Amino acid sequence: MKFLHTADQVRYQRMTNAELKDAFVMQALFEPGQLNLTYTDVDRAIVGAAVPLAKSLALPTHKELASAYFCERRELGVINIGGDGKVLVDGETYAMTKLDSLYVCRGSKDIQFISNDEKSPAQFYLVSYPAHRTTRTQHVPLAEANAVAMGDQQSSNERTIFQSICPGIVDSCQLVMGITQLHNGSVWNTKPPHTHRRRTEVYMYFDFDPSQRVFHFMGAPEETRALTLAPGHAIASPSWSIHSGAGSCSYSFIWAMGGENQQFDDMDHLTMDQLG
Ligand SMILES: O=C(O)C(=O)C[C@H](O)C(=O)CO
Ligand SMILES: [Zn+2]
Repeated sequence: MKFLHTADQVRYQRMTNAELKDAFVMQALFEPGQLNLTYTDVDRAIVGAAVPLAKSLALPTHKELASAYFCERRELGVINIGGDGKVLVDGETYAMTKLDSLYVCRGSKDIQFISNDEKSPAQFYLVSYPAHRTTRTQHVPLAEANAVAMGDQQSSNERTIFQSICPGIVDSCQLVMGITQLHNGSVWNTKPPHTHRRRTEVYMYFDFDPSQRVFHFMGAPEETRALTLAPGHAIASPSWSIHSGAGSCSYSFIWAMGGENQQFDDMDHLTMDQLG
């Protein structure tokens, strides 16, 4: 397991782009045949990916968790961004087509990731937070997520936010997770931007050509920085940081939050002219 130690609100201002990427971005998550995990210091989120080929991949525990199994004290959100696959949780099989979500509750012992076809492998994106109670594991197909229309074409930010692991759909502890799809020709996400002191957030961009980039804006509102992210890159957003992006093309991303509350709309909104 890797570790991500983010920089604080003062130190990030003096950092180069390369240093900012080292401190906030997780780059090599999706690797064929591998299960990769990074333990972050934003609300102890563990961010990772599993790309099984011919063999299934099991979610291991780690020395640093000091637990008998990964989900002994943790909950896990899984979203498949690749080919069809399955997740096995304690012997129960959940079929996962592209953009399906799975919430795995605290106490789940044996978690296995499987691709139906190794030539078009499933790509499971994983986010986990500490959980204080045991609820129930639940599969959420994209069609069962709350679909919220946002933005408009004139502002280049027409997009649909799919809230799949959220109150009203899944009884989770901290985790709130879903997918935002930019409509064709729109490039801006989270415009206007916001912060939320109550929660930290992780964005993972995908579904665009590897030759293109999303310019992700981070930092305190009055002192923003832009980092160029490729498909499959995830970025941690501390509670003091905005998190917004403009792509060189349309794209999708998965957002995941943990912290004090689970209210999606609890945001401190900003206007574009407040950004420095
Ligand atoms: O495009 C958007 O707007 C988002 O997807 C917003 C994120 O979901 C978010 O930052 C929630 O706090
Ligand atoms: Zn947010």
